[in-house]
Amino acid sequence: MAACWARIRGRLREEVGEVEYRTWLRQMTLAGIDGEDAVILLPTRFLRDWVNSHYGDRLRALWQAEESAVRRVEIRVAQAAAEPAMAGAEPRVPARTEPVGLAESLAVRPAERPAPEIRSDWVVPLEARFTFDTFVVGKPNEFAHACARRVAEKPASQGFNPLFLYGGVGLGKTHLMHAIAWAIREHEPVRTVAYMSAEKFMYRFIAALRSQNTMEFKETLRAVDVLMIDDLQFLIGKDNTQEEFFHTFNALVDQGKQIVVSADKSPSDLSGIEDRLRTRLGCGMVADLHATTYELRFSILQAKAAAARVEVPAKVLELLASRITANVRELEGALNRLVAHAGLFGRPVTIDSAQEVLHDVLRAHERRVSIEEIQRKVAEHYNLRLTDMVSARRARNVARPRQVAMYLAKQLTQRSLPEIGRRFGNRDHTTVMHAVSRVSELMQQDAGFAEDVTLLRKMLES
Ligand SMILES: Nc1ncnc2c1ncn2[C@@H]1O[C@H](COP(=O)(O)OP(=O)(O)OP(=O)(O)O)[C@@H](O)[C@H]1O
Repeated sequence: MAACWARIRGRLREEVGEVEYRTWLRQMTLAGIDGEDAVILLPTRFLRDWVNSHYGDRLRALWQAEESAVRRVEIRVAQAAAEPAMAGAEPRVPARTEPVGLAESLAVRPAERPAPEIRSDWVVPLEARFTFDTFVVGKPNEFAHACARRVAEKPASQGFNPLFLYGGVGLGKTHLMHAIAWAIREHEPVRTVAYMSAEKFMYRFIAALRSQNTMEFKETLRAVDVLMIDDLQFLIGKDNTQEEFFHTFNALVDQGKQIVVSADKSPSDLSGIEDRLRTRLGCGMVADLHATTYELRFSILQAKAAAARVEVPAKVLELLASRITANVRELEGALNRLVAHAGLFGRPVTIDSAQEVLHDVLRAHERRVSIEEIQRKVAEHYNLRLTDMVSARRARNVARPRQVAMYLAKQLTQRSLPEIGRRFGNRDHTTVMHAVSRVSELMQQDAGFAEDVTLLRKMLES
């Protein structure tokens, strides 16, 4: 029956399209077959009425095509899982609420006692944007991405259980976890996937302790097929919750269920997490999301601008990618501001508007490059000695790179012209002024030279 239901949902999804499906139909669960009726549950009356009037006939036709014994489709409102029905007065059709943010469980549970379902308030809704399609892959995240794909395709496969994703703030851990959940939901809707933050796990556990209902807590979590816990570092120092998580973890892995965990550090660096749990966490696949590179940041911005259908000049993307380096979330926020501003005033995004709209962000991310750093990089690039930057030599092959270094010092530091002059072998400020205008001129005239200077600038800024 579960397979029929999966096919019916798949057909409907194809017919109505993703947006419509997610809006109205995603929360349907099959309660069971009652005589000639297929009984479907939805969490609210509103949804029930809507689905009934808009898709009722189609659901019936699809059911009949799959299973001729089914004559009717009855759509009911699910009871809350904690209501008396769960406690004992067992209904013919087990009642449940739809787990928001979970792969819909299709399981028509064995007769005696329905396994507890995860309630919607236990989990965090999945973010629609966080799919594999929208995740931009580059060197720093390709391994983590490949592992996530692998787990999504074959949950609980040897060597990938648990999957431990770690990395700094805003580098895509949550995005990858949600992507795994969406992919499993899509391809294997019979599996239940529970995604929650470690914080939520703890609060649920405390609530269970308080209401003396830890049994339900344990049973519920142990009935899922894939358990994902985000930001595990939250459990540092919370020994009782760690202990509970340790037992849940073992029970699930023993049953061949998949665990995915994220944290800001690797298992071995998570001090404050009990040794035995750290050991368990590290014994599957550990994948690191490294800090982004300029190229990855640029590609992410390009993809996000395309998704927003807004034309953003490459120069603006370059500016953002070179300035906002630590965190993709901030990078995204800056782009969103630009896009919103452009939309609001009906003006195109330009380098000037970007500098104006984002002046606070750009100032905050001004990278403090030292003059010495500039001199070293430029000398290295043109194969000179560092001392050539401050020497009196006037040969073109030395003087031109020195001018480039002065130009970059003017662009990338807050130093005054006299100060820059002093740092370049006690030269006069007019020499620096001349260098700045000469380099700007040459950049206009010679594309190769301009490329060189731009590259140096990027290297210094990233
Ligand atoms: N490679 C990527 N491609 C596209 N978007 C990305 C990528 N990496 C991160 N993002 C985006 O950056 C934002 C932050 O990502 P996410 O929330 O997954 O970070 P996180 O590592 O879980 O952060 P935290 O440590 O704060 O929990 C999200 O909007 C996400 O879509």
